[in-house]
Amino acid sequence: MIFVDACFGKETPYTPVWMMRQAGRYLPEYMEVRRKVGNFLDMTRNPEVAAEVTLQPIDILDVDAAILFSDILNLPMEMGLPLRFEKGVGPIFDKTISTEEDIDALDASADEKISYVYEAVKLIRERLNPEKALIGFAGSPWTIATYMVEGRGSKQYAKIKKMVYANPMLLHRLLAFNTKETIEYLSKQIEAGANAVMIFDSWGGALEREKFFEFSWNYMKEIARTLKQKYPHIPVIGFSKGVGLYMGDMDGDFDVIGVDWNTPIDYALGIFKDNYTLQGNMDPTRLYSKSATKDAVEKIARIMKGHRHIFNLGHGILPDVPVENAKYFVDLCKEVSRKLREES
Ligand SMILES: Cc1c2[nH]c(c1CCC(=O)O)Cc1[nH]c(c(CCC(=O)O)c1C)Cc1[nH]c(c(CCC(=O)O)c1C)Cc1[nH]c(c(C)c1CCC(=O)O)C2
Repeated sequence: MIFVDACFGKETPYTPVWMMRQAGRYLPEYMEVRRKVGNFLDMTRNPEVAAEVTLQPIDILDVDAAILFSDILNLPMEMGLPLRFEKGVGPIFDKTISTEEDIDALDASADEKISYVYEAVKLIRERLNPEKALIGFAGSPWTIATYMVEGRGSKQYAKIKKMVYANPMLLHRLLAFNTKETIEYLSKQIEAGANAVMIFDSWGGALEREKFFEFSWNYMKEIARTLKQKYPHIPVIGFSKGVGLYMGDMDGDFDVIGVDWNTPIDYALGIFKDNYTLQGNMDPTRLYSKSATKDAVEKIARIMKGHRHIFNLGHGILPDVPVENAKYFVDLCKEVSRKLREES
């Protein structure tokens, strides 16, 4: 699999490409399934539907990897926090974590209750072209904790940051619980057939540097270390958003580091060299214009020429991007990187 080879820094005929949120609302085929099923969460809980939607961008865009269709919040939901999505707001947990007792009440069998995800992974791996990788994923312990404590997306993170400074031991307990569940969850995705796993730390950047390492990156490292010991042949991708300036201190048993669009990729390359494969990092809004897409793809390809790289966006694709432009991006990444290899 060219995607897995690139994760390990092996030579590939071109730079593989996929897009965060590639199975989503910009695809009319996705919207049709969502209309039929009724809502997003039910889609994630139905293995047949999750498999169908996961495979859509493979057929339509010919990306090099499929990413499991699910959400990072399914795991905390199965820990016993009912989840709903509200239009214009996003995810909401009506029950939140604020005390020891709340943590004690969390269900440690969440990694078993979520078996519909493993069923989906099996179905997808059966149906997916053997040359294409299937990426499993989870949220980082910190990022899922932000939702478990705040109850919803937040601008200030006032509740969880109050915990960081006023009750750090309580937060560490929650993070340790999330870490243990996440290791089990990702292990089971791997056992079911996932070829790589990614940890999404969307809100790592809400923390100042020392606190980012203490409350987020160290737990991600623990997950990577444990998984690499158990499954050395499975690449682990770490993606923290908004932490470009902390990169000099980021290490761990990852194979791939995701780079968000705020962090210039030449800056990330200067820090990580070829110790990791870098994944990213076109600004997703460039997909509104083909010429803006072309400029960025050519620039990123030139910077990463001869280095370990996987093309991706620097965050998820937006719902109103024309499918044609997404297809243009995917084709161009392959074409440009192939040509650059022939040049040298
Ligand atoms: C923070 C976060 C969430 N979910 C996720 C993150 C981390 C990555 C990031 O920073 O975006 C991760 C995620 N969410 C989804 C995937 C599936 C795989 C993929 O295609 O990338 C993945 C990997 C599907 C989804 N998750 C969600 C959708 C949209 C559901 C719909 O309306 O049909 C999809 C396809 C819903 C979701 N889920 C979440 C939010 C805030 C929202 C609402 C915002 C939005 O609507 O885009 C939580």
